[in-house]
Amino acid sequence: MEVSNMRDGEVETPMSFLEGAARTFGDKISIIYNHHHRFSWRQTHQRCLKLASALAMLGISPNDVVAALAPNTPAMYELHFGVPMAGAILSALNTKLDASALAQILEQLEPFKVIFVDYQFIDSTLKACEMVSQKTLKPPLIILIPDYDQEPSFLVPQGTLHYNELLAMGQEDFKALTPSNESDPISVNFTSGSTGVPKGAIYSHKGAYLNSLATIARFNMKQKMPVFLWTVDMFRCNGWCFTWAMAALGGTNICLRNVSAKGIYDAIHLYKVTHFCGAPFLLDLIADASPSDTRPLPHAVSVTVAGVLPPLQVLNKVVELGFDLNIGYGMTEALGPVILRPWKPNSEDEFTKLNYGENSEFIQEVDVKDPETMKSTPHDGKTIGEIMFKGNTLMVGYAKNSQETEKAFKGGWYRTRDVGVRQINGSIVFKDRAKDILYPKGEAVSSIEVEAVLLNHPKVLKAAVVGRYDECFVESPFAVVKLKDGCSATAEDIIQFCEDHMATHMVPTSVMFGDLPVNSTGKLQKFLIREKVRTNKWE
Ligand SMILES: Nc1ncnc2c1ncn2[C@@H]1O[C@H](COP(=O)(O)OP(=O)(O)OP(=O)(O)O)[C@@H](O)[C@H]1O
Repeated sequence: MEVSNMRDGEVETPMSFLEGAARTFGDKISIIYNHHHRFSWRQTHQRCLKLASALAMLGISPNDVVAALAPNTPAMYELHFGVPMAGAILSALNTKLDASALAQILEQLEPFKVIFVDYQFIDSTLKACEMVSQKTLKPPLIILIPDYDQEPSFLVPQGTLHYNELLAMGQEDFKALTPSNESDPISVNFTSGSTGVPKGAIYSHKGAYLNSLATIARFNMKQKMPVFLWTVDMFRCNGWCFTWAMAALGGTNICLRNVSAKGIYDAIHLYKVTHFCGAPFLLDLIADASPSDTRPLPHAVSVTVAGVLPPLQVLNKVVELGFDLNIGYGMTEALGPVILRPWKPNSEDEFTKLNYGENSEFIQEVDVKDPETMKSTPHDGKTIGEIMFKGNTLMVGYAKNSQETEKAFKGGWYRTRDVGVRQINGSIVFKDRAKDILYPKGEAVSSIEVEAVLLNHPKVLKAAVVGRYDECFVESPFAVVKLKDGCSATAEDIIQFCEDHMATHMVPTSVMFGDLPVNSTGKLQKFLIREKVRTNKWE
């Protein structure tokens, strides 16, 4: 990557948002953490410049990858600016991974010289680095991020540098490096690993810049100064690009190490939180919160989730509690949710959960296409096609995986590998991942739709549906169900429930009970379930 020290204003990069925030909102609070740790936008800007300067002193040069493993703390926020200001590429890693899964990811990032690690994750990082170095990795320098309320010296293992020591080395008058080309990489974000090993999606400065602005528009954040509660992981698409969008707005970031219903309600009341978002488990947290943790909302609060949604009762409960609920559809490769729509309460229809409205997308083109002919599918509510995107707010490719990159952009569109249909009014209904669609008796069945019905059974906690082939290669739906604690049910009970609530060809022909494999973000790993079914491990 070529870089120049000259800010000529022509390169679109989210780094310019932080400069703007320091200029325009210098004294305004940028970050609050654990109540008493507060920074202004001017301070955040200065700290990021020092961070960039210190990284340059450590020998980090343009195009180097800097990894980070930390929850949503101020340091993690600062890394989103400080690393690219040194011309380097930030890879924020999933804190929920165990050492061997982390090692798989580190191998994909190799070579990298520096990894920032929150004190909570130091053991798994050391183990992962050791696993990789046995193969190839030259051990990276570990920079330890302490908790803000703990004695640093107590925590620093030998051979590591302390985050605050690093900042102290840096110069505030450092001139941030700007990429000479806006397509240069700013970050690498890993997918969730629902269908296999996570893939590293590379974001460009331009994509990050445009998607941050798109995020502001999609989430209607311009009307009043947002106070954003960090419930979405910053390692997830750089916090759905809110890391950068919040600087563009000069809003306030409320950092949270751990997410809980109490933490959410407390922050809403203490700091007047206006927005928060993340995976759908947030809705279960709110809906299941004990009455002592919940309180009437003092003002409008928007919550947005993206991913396979919980049952309708949960969505409706969250709305009853007063939240403005939005649901989103997107993925790591598209820098987060692309299509967003408000949830209308008291819907009786599971189908409406999957209907993403009439193209409310911003910047990107969205279409449903026949993957072979690339023709748009008719707006008839039944022809299944692949959901595809086009635009400047997509990844530039996968790290070290040109074959997958080529496949992903075949035909000039980003292929989501998700399938959907177009309604007569043009709205897109998400059906399923292409791999997970079943064809019993030749008719397409969405595994997600069958699972949604199963989750409405009062005794079912979790459910997964995959296809099973008989000796004549005829596919039929096979359900694996985990019951709620203390509940019992037979396969016949479950099948009867399905017969009462869905079309005959969708009804599972077999039901098994047991635990379901999920990835680090709680998503079902159907490839593992299919394998178990194929090898008759459930019986
Ligand atoms: N609202 C939604 N409802 C149902 N599924 C969704 C929704 N939004 C996103 N998804 C699913 O999540 C996927 C994106 O998730 P993510 O980028 O985290 O990686 P992943 O596909 O889970 O993991 P991997 O690519 O490693 O297998 C989408 O392609 C889609 O299948």
